[in-house]
Amino acid sequence: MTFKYEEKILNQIQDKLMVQYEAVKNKPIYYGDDFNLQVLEDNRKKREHYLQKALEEPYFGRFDFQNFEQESNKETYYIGKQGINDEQTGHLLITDWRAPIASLFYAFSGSEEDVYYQSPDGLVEGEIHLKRNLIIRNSELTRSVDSFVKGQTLKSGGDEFLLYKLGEQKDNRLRDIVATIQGEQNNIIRHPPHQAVLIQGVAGSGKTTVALHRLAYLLYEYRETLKANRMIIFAPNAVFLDYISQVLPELGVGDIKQTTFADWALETLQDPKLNIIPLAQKRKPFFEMNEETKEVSSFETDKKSPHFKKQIEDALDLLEKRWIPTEDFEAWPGAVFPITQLMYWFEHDFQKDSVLTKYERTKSRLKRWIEIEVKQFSDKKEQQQAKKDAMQRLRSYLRKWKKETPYHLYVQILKNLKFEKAIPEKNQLDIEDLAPLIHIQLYWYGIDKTKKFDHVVIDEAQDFSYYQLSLLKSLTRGHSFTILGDLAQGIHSNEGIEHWDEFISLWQAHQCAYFEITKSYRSTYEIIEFSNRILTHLEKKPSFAEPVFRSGEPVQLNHLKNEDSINAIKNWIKTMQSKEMRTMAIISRTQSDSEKYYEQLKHLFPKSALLGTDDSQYNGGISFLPVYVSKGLEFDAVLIVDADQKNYPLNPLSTKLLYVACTRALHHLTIIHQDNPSFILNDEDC
Ligand SMILES: Nc1ncnc2c1ncn2[C@@H]1O[C@H](COP(=O)(O)OP(=O)(O)OP(=O)(O)O)[C@@H](O)[C@H]1O
Repeated sequence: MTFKYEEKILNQIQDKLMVQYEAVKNKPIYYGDDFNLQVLEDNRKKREHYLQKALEEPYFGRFDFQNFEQESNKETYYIGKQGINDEQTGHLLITDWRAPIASLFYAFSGSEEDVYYQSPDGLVEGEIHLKRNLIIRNSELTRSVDSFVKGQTLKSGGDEFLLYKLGEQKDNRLRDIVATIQGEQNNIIRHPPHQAVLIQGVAGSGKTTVALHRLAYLLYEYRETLKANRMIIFAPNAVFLDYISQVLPELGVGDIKQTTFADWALETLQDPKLNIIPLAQKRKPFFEMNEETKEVSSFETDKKSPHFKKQIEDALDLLEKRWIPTEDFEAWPGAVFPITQLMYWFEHDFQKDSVLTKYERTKSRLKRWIEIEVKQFSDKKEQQQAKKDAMQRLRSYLRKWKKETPYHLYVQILKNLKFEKAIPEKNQLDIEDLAPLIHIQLYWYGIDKTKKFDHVVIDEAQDFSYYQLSLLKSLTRGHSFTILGDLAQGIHSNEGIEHWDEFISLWQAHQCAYFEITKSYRSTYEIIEFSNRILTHLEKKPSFAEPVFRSGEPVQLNHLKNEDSINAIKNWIKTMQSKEMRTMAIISRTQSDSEKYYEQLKHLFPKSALLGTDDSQYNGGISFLPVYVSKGLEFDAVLIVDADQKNYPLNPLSTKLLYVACTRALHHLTIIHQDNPSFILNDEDC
């Protein structure tokens, strides 16, 4: 009955959408040069595109709401990715998921009696009568699930639809979750942009997904002030960027730059001579060695610290003082511009300017002063000669004020600080050199204020440093950040932070909001429980993930005894293929192990791929990859190979690596070992 009714409504809405679509499609296309008409044509194309999308999947949910202030009966709202009005009546046909009233759909858990939302005219109170999820595929209604009906107790407790969605197999891209955003996620997505939002979330809690939905929300709700082309997303590597690349277009958002800190920094420095040591090359030795033998240069650690930032700042200040003139400027005998006046400009008029701007402003003011001074000569020729001589003197007066590249200034500063060992060799930079270089660039050359970011997202922020973040803060309007990560996955701890306070300290209490999410949506109950037990081996216990109750197969921990690994991997892939798993990962401890297994098995599975830090694409299917590359990704089924004690000795790095590896699995997790399994894999109850 319900299904039939919803099918009827769908047909009615689709008929109306079709009329709008045909009208837009049949408008003559504009090919001319007139800018205003080109903008109109652009808008027409966009509208045609989203009406076409809306015809395929106009909405995904419905709720019935009784507004206490209105006498009329309850109203029905259908929620979709784009809001669409009925052109004949002017009434809302489909409510945009980002609209204030749509927040009722997400925030309502079924237990509240009265609900409210913040409308532009103030708080609106009322009650929900019905909350329904609908799946429409290729314009056909395929599923209708009620998670709340007033006066009825539902057998599923309201979670049926979420569990159905989580149980689906995934392809090679992260997807939008507009149909099933949960209450706590909704709060983060809709948090106003005047505060920096920091999110500590367990593996699989939807941090990345939430951050991307937040961008779509901010662009909708604050469209007058925030622009997509002034937003930026920082993610750890190109594979990850490729993996998340579909979510924003699915949400109808384009134009947001998505990059890594290293790529952005190199682009900003605009020095073609500079190169960065590839992350794979840099991180490989770190991950391929045991922690005991690993040596992290003290300079690497220093270069990301607040202390190093202060040293660079003081050094820049000193260089500036040394290079700016300290004597009066004499244009010709008797025409003296006093240094005291110049110092006054520096301390007052130019105080907030970069060194280069100070130079340019000093030069142009002194030129103007010369223009005035030469007027004391009545003879034109004398005037011209005096001006020529004065300009010559001005050039040599300002010569000390060097126009060096940030790299040369950096080398100079490191020398002055007696950190010769920390000087990057021949323009070959480490990731830690980028923050000081950007710092120098900003101090010396400044930034065009119109290029400041409207909003910055930092994913896997536990691997970011205080220094990097503090620089981005100076490049961002207000405090408009979304910073997300998980300290338990901080496997690059030599690059990142140990505690969120390191970032929070950058803001005053009222300028930032901190959220913790512990519910995990990615994996089955069994995988989450297993992964949580791994974390008990950390001295500083993090928050454990709370599973959404989606049960699956037990985690397999297999001792190979007489079977070799190659055979075991082959059999595992075949079994998973028979279970119709679409994405599979064979995760090893090191890149060379992944290469070894891939090389021996690729003839059997020609569509499989080897993934490394410097790869830029993830195509789904079967992937062979080292654990540190798997961070941020997810797979239907995961096989962790060589989980032996010697590969994962009991220490924080191995614990976090195994935690990351296990939490990549959505539905199925198998772990194999040849000799003694790692102590970290507490196999009780599995
Ligand atoms: N409300 C939700 N409804 C449906 N799926 C969800 C929801 N929240 C998260 N997910 C799913 O959970 C998985 C994990 O999401 P995501 O990758 O954003 O988490 P994460 O916290 O960034 O993970 P990690 O830190 O482990 O990389 C994804 O498949 C995502 O689609």
